[in-house]
Amino acid sequence: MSRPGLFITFEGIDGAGKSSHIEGLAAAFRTQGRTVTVSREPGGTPLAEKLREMVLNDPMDALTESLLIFAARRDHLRNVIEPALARGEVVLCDRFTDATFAYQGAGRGFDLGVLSTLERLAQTGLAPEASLMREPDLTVWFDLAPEVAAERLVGARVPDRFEAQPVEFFRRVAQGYADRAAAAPQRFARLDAAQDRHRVWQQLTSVFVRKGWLAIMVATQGGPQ
Ligand SMILES: Nc1ncnc2c1ncn2[C@@H]1O[C@H](COP(=O)(O)OP(=O)(O)OP(=O)(O)O)[C@@H](O)[C@H]1O
Ligand SMILES: Cc1cn([C@H]2C[C@H](O)[C@@H](COP(=O)(O)O)O2)c(=O)[nH]c1=O
Repeated sequence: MSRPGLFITFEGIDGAGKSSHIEGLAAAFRTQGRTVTVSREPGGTPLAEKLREMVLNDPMDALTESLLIFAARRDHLRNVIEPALARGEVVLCDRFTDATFAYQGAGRGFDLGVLSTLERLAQTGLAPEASLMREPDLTVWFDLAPEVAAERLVGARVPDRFEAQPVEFFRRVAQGYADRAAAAPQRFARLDAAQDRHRVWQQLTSVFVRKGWLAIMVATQGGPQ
């Protein structure tokens, strides 16, 4: 019997620790016989990666930023996410639309109603059920205080347009994520990302074990050292 695809997204402010765990989770799914597509936003296709370079590096206003992000998202959905889900794969995506509401909406102060309209336009009509607006089956939210995230990122890499923002910007973004999680508690799983890597990994795998998506053994093995 074929298994349904799973669309799982990872969210949090810059430096919250998402990327440190996504490959480990992909390996855990593969060990249990699933085919996994790992991707990211903005990005995930040649066109969307070009748009990512612009969004992360070129000066622009919040509407332009939002339009480019949703254009990248539509291309990514059409060419990577929807085909993988149709094949029954697990799709692990580093950021998705919650990031747009958190960064462009809460962080930049851009109109949430316009973002909802763009969301519906960009994310509808791509799945076999044409009226479906694609949303994640689960969103893992790495919740971390902006001050701690900033400490983790010091010297880690050259900051892009977002990472160069002051801590007040990330306080608004963090509140944006909290608001999104409160509005869709059944979709969000919050992790305490302030804990050490091993404990974050344990929290992460526990979420998937509780859902019945991973067998219990992976909760005690693997993960970053
Ligand atoms: N639990 C942790 N405790 C301490 N440091 C951590 C932890 N998890 C990750 N880090 C470190 O924090 C930094 C940011 O981690 P990572 O790149 O995984 O975050 P991210 O959420 O993917 O960030 P971004 O979205 O900006 O790419 C890295 O230097 C990483 O080694
Ligand atoms: C999807 C998405 C992303 N962003 C921002 C958030 C990050 O600062 C960068 C992506 O960098 P990462 O190291 O890959 O996390 O882009 C955004 O502002 N809006 C979005 O929708």
